[in-house]
Amino acid sequence: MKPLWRLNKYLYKYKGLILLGIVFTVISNIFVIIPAQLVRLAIDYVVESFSIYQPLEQGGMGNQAQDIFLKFVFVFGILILVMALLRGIFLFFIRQTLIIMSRKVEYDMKNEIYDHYQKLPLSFYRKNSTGDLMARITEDVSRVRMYLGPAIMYGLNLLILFPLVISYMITVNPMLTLYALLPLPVLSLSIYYVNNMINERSEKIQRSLSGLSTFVQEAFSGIRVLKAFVRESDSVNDFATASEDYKVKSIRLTRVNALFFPIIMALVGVSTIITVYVGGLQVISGEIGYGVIAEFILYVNMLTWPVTSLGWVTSIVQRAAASQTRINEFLDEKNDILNTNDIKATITGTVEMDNVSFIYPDSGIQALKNVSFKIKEGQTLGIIGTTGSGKSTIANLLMRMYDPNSGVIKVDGKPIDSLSVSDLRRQIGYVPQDVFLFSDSIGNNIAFGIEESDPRIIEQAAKDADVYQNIIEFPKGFETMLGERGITLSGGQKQRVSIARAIAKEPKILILDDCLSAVDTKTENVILTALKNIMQNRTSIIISHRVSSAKLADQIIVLDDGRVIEQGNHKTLMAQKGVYAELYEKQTQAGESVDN
Ligand SMILES: Nc1ncnc2c1ncn2[C@@H]1O[C@H](COP(=O)(O)OP(=O)(O)OP(=O)(O)O)[C@@H](O)[C@H]1O
Repeated sequence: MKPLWRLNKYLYKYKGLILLGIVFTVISNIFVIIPAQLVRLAIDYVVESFSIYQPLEQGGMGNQAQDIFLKFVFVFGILILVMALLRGIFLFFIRQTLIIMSRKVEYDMKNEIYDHYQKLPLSFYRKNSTGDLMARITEDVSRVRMYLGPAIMYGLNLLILFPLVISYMITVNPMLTLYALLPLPVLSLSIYYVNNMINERSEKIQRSLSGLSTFVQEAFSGIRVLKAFVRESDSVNDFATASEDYKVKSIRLTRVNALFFPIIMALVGVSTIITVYVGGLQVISGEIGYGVIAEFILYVNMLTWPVTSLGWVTSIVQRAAASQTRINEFLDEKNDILNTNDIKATITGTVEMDNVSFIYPDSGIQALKNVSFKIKEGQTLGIIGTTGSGKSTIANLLMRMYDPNSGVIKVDGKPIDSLSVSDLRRQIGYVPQDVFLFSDSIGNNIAFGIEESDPRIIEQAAKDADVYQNIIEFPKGFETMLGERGITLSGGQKQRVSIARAIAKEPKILILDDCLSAVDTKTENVILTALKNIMQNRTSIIISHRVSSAKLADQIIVLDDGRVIEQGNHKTLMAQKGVYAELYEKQTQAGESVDN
């Protein structure tokens, strides 16, 4: 239960709706009890009237007596109908307050969780799978809503109806009350166990279903590989096996589900039989009238659903508590990228790393070892190195996706952690290695980082990234939709749209992380020359495998296994005849042989 306390702030926020819900529950229950009493009165009246009817009939007043008798029965009937109608109206109001309250909290919770997710660092996303993140904001929140809505509604109903009905039953006949209620605790316990079994099996089905959807999703996204490797029949067999598992689990659930109503019916039946038997004995001994038996049968039926719901509510609350624990786990995650000072300043662009070492917290891999370099504003730094040498890690640290374990990173001479993170990121244009574009128009993708989108800026960015011509050749130009239901750009086009997105925000520091790998050297030259113009007086960092990308940089560092092994410009590095020179020779030779 303790994890659910976190929801109290929401219950407090919507206290008005809850209070109204309680009032409506009390009123609706009053309209449940009164008809039962009316039924008792009506039956007792019928029995009594019947005993005096015969003498009256013999006295010639039969017709008059019959008229009065029918009138009374008719009035009782109408009254019972009116009560049922009023009860229905108040039940509607209960749902309009309590269930609506739960929907409002669900909405608030989803927003709170999403907002918190957005604040968490990249390391959090590395530790937790996307499926898990999605499950907590959808399925877990839904389970918690079941507690806030139906569980609170039925719980309140139980708390109000029970004392009302039972105290009334006791005043009518304590002995009969005891006998009539005897089977109800058994009903509640059985429903609790059956419900737990249902939940357990439903969860297994859910897992089986999500496994099935992941399988299908992967098969469809990898359909090209699947077909190319002629694995269709294997895929069909695997699917059949996964579906079989789902079928078996569904059948097991149906078996338990089938127990739910028979158990209720059987135990209510037992209650009714006991009431009729014990009540009958009391009628024979003249302690009560026939009407009491009918009234008690109605009470037993009235209590059936609340008692059933006790078992059901308990299991909902348990599930909600488990879900809320999972939600709290993420809500308690803290952002560890903190600012010592929240300096917000326009960056001029001097970037410096001093003896920086970094170990990825999740994998324990040391990606950087004592890396040092300095670039002044307006300069270009080229970072070259083999795969896994730590190039992208430098970009990650400059963007403050992670903080280094030791050493200092400075921007404009100030330690990077003294600057406001969002302000820093806003002034950096980052083109990641693995291009990600949103399912939106090309224009909106390019304008992603700018506050006020301006078509001229978007077009200019597209021209500088050498993708303008491609875009306007699409029938819808910049309005062309990307993503699943849109068109598919080629690898090189995607990279260039991603570059356009970074330069459209006119960054003070531009980081290109191996983002020219899918374009030919001619396009690479066009883009680099354009960048040289637009990045005048601003800093560029170009990470690449290809020497051709870094060659024009003012300063080049060569990384190997997280260490800087060579540093200089193209000329000095060529003169050193080290790794860089060797790489240059190899790559230019390969380029020539391809060109030939
Ligand atoms: N998010 C991460 N979590 C854990 N380890 C990581 C992470 N990213 C990279 N690494 C590891 O850190 C090392 C350096 O990776 P990095 O991505 O910086 O290399 P890179 O030089 O950019 O390589 P490539 O040219 O192939 O992109 C690698 O051994 C890699 O496995």
